[in-house]
Amino acid sequence: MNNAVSLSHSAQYLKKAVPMMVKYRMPVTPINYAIWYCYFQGNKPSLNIELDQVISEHQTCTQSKAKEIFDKHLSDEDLALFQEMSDKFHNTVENIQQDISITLGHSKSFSTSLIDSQNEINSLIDTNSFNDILGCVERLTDESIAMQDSAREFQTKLSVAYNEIKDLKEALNLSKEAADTDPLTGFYNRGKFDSDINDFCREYSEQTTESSLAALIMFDIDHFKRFNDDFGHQKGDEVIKLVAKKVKENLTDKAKVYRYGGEEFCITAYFDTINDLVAFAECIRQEIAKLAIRKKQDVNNKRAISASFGLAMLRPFTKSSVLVERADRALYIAKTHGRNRVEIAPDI
Ligand SMILES: Nc1nc2c(ncn2[C@@H]2O[C@H](COP(=O)(O)OP(=O)(O)OP(=O)(O)O)[C@@H](O)[C@H]2O)c(=O)[nH]1
Repeated sequence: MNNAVSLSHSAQYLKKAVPMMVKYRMPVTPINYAIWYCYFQGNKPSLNIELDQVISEHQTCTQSKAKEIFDKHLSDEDLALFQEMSDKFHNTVENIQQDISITLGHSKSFSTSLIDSQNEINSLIDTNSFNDILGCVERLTDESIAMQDSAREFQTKLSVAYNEIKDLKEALNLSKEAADTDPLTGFYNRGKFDSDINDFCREYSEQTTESSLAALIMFDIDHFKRFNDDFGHQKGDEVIKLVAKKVKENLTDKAKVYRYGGEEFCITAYFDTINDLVAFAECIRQEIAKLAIRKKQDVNNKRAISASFGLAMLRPFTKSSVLVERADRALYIAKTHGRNRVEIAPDI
C-alpha cells in the first residue's frame, strides 16, 4: 500500500473511531482509539468479533475491557504505530494546507497579471478589430478567477479537515494527560513518576537546568490507616484530598508532585540552596500539620493530620533508583524519629 493510499485510509479510520467512542460512551483514550481504529481497519477479525460482542451485551466497553481487548489483540507497538500514523496524517494535512496557500497566492497573481494585461490591451485598442482579442482575454480572466475560487473552496475544505485532525490530536493529548494523572489528587500518578524520574536525574547530570540543586522529597501521611479504620475509607480519601490541596497551595513553579502510592507522595524540585530545600519541605509540613478532620456532627472527635518528609539531594550521575532509595530512607528515619518531621538523607 503506498503512502497516499494508507494515509487516506488512516484518515477514514480516524474519523470513524471517534463517533463510535461517543456513541458507546467510551472516553477518548489512546487505547479506545486504537481498538476502534483497528476495528475499522479490519485486519484483526477476532478483535471485531469480541468488540461487537461486548458492545451488543453492554452497549459500552469499560476501560478495563478495552485494555483486555487491546492486550489480547494488539501490542504497544500497534499503539505506537497508530500514534505515528495520526501524527503523520496531521503533518501531511498541515503541509498540504501550506501548499494550497502558496498555490492560491500564485493563482491570485496569475489573475492579477491577466487583468493588468487586459487593462493594457484596453488602453491600446481604439478600433473594433481588437474586440476578439479582448473577448479572449476576458474569458481567460474569468477562468483564472474561477480557478482561484475553486482553489479557495478546496482550501476551506482542507481547513475543516485540518481542524478535525487538530481536535482529534487534542483529544488524544488530553487523554494522555488523564492517563498520567491521579484522579483523587490531580497530581501526576506513579506511572508518570516512573517515567519522569530518569529524565529528572539525567537532565541534572547533563546540566540542562539552571538551578544549582535538585532534590527528591518523599512524604507520607502519618498513621493514615487509623483515619480509614476510625473514620471510614471516604474520610480517608478526604484526608488525602486535604493534604493535596495544601501541597498545591505551597508549591513553587519548579516543583512537580506525584502520588507515589496510597498516602505517599513525591516531589521533584529545583532549589538554589539546601536552606531553600529544607524551608520548602518545612513549610509544607507545617501547613499540613494545621489540618484536622472530624466525624460528621461529632465536634469532639477531631483528629489532627500530619505528614513525615524525607529529602534526598541529587548528585550528578546518580541513578534514579539510588535517589528514590535515599529519599525513602530519610522518610523512614522521619517516621521512626517520631513523625511530623523533615529528615535529610544522611549521605549528603
Ligand atoms: N482511604 C484510602 N485509603 C488508602 C488509599 N490508598 C491506600 N490506602 C490505605 O492507606 C493505608 C496505609 O497505611 P500504612 O502505610 O500502614 O500507614 P500507617 O502505618 O497507618 O502510617 P505510617 O506508619 O505513619 O506510615 C492502608 O490501610 C491502605 O489500605 C486511598 O486511596 N484511600
